[in-house]
Amino acid sequence: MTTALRARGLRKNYGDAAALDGVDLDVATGEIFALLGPNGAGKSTAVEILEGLRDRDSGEVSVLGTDPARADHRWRARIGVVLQEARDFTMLRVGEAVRQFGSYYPAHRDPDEVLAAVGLTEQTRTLTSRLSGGQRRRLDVALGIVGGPELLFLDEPTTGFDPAARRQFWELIRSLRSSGTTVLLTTHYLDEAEALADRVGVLVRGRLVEVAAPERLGGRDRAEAVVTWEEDGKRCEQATPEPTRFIAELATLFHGEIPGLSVVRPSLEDIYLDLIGSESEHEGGR
Ligand SMILES: Nc1ncnc2c1ncn2[C@@H]1O[C@H](COP(=O)(O)OP(=O)(O)OP(=O)(O)O)[C@@H](O)[C@H]1O
Repeated sequence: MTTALRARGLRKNYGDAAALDGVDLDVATGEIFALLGPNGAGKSTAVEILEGLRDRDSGEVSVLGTDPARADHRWRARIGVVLQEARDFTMLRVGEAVRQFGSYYPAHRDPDEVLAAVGLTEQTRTLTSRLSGGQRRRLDVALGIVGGPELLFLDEPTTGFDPAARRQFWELIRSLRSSGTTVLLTTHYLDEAEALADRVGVLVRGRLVEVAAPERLGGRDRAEAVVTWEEDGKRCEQATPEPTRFIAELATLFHGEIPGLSVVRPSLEDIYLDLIGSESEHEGGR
């Protein structure tokens, strides 16, 4: 396994306040890593330092084998960036913006293929200033990938996307992974993290409090399941660490099909909210 990105002891202060308070992070080549955390946790600060767009106060950082604070244009051509704030291309048409942006990169992708991948083919001749919010965000994604990056940074990429556009975007990111692209993503959508990420990291007040696969975060894979069913016209509920065994016993009582059966485990959102809630209590108690 090779490492695309490595940070050790990453710190950043704004005045007296620590936005990043000693972050260690590893992202493997070809991995999709999602950085989660509440507003103000430090996600954009971390991502912008890794992109070489912001200075750090201390810590070691290596991105594609180079310190982003000392990187040159050759390194920059190997990464793709979708910032939280949209770039300003008001005078250009959509197709022109993608073509122009692609021309800065030696290994750029076919602009028409990129427009199709983000679902903007019909808007090729539209002025960028006339796009809707969600279409504007799709253009940002197109500009981030047109250079054919080895490593793609996506800061809240699907804000404003309608549900169909979000699914289409997920397919696009999966196809990038299949072609070996590494992706570091920040998102507030837990379903997005679950659908895309190989691993997620939870940042709270500038500290990475847990890193795990989405299905294992916060002991989720060991959490009790809640089994519900109907009996004598009433809803019954049982929390159990062994739902298979419990349902097998229930099935013998019912001699077959169990009415209204469902088995629910905590969602990634449940686990995430528990994690950041307990971290805040911990901080409050200091
Ligand atoms: N340029 C700046 N000057 C001063 N403080 C800043 C600056 N940029 C960010 N901060 C502060 O640093 C902290 C981390 O901000 P950051 O934008 O990295 O958080 P975030 O996790 O990306 O939040 P969000 O989910 O809201 O985008 C916040 O308290 C923010 O107010």
